[in-house]
Amino acid sequence: MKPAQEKYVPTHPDLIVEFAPGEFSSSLKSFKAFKSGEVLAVLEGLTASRKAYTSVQCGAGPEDHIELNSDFVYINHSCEPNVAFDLSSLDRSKWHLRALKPVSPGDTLTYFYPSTEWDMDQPFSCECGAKTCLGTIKGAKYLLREELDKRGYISPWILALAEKRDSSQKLKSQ
Ligand SMILES: C[S@@+](CC[C@H](N)C(=O)[O-])C[C@H]1O[C@@H](n2cnc3c(N)ncnc32)[C@H](O)[C@@H]1O
Repeated sequence: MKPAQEKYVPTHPDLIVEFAPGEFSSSLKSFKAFKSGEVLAVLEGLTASRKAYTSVQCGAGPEDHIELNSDFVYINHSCEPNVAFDLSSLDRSKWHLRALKPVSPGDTLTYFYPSTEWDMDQPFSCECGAKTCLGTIKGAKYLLREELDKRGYISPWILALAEKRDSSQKLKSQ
């Protein structure tokens, strides 16, 4: 679920949704500088959900998805992201959004969707404009391990699923 533009109240200080015409054209901007590695926020108000274009995968299983229930749902994908969702801790109260590189006031926040998503509900043609743009974004399942390794942070379940895929492909080819 996405917070709607009508009666919009930001859910996090220093961050604001930039609403744009079109169903999927809005984004989340920071007013504040963050250092690389700095935690922008601990994730609160999460709920379990089915896989959807708004959900974030939080484990290897098909049922492991959460809804963010905050402005963070407006963080777009980039192939060269500036933040990452780190949901790797067994203690869910430690799940957070972290800067992968310095964020300046006015920067749009982006994360690498395949860092959490194995097989996405809603693939799209990426408009991030980065040099290393991968084109169609469908999830980590469709990406080579070396492509994943370039993106700053990849969730442990995605690395484990990629490892499993690659070793079964290797066995088949022997
Ligand atoms: C959870 S929404 C993110 C917020 C979205 N921009 C909005 O206004 O609702 C995810 C959707 O945004 C769009 N999106 C996100 N990153 C994109 C990108 N780099 N290029 C094109 N579309 C993108 C896609 O339609 C994707 O399914």
